[in-house]
Amino acid sequence: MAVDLQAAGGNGPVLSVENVDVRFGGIHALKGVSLSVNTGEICGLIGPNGAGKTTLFNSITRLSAVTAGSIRLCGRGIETVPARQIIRLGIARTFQNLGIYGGMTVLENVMLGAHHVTGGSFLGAILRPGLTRRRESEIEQNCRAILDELDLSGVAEEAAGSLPYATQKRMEIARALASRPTILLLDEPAGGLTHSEVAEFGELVSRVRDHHGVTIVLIEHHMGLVMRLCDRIEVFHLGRNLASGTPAEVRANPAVIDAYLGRTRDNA
Ligand SMILES: Nc1ncnc2c1ncn2[C@@H]1O[C@H](COP(=O)(O)OP(=O)(O)OP(=O)(O)O)[C@@H](O)[C@H]1O
Repeated sequence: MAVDLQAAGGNGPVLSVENVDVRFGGIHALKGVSLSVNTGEICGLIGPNGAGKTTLFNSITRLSAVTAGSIRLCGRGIETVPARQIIRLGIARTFQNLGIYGGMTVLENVMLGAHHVTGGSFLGAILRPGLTRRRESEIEQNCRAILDELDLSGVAEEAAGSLPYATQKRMEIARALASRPTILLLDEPAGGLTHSEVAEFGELVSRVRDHHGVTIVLIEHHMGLVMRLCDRIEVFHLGRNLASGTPAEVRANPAVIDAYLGRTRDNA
């Protein structure tokens, strides 16, 4: 039940964040932050620790309340949508720390992603067992196809917790895809991966964008990956937008270089 791009306003940005403020008591974590992401783009979100990147993801997925500004998905304001409904609108997310169910199989973990969207109830399963079985079978088929695409078929029946870290990371992407998202938010997906795993992971993300037509926003500290993978990069610093542009533009931006070296233009 992801938002229909055409019905929702055609070719405008998939995600539009305007002048968003977030406060945690006395901490002003986001100060008038804006971000616009177009269909099919891979947009990188970078910035030093504490810049507000994860807080922005939390605001988009409604885990953090926005105190000012607007967040729109395909033109529709989502600032008041309950967090549990966000995935049904077409926003899927992975977290910095793996959010997997280690005792469940890989297939079961991935099917959970689909169930978040399709719902279904205990009563419905009792009253319409045939329909429920058919729906389950369709979900399983779709999830097995995603596992196949992400080279995870061979571990579909294994307990997720027993797998290498890089495989678990891939499984998280598979689970997010099972919800058929319009936009995928990846929070430090390459964290903890080895050099060669990072390269493989980058190829996977690129493939996922191409095959699923999904728009991707990626928070990442691994600069090599960000520069290779992203069409556009948005730089945050101290809760504000610092710079925006292509990887080449951002890499050459003196304000960005200063922020990463610990000086800002304001206090240099
Ligand atoms: N739930 C919270 N309560 C209080 N302060 C918070 C909370 N979440 C984030 N903050 C603060 O908001 C600021 C931005 O944090 P955030 O985690 O968004 O930064 P980040 O750019 O994602 O950093 P990192 O790259 O280290 O993950 C920090 O000062 C952080 O301590």
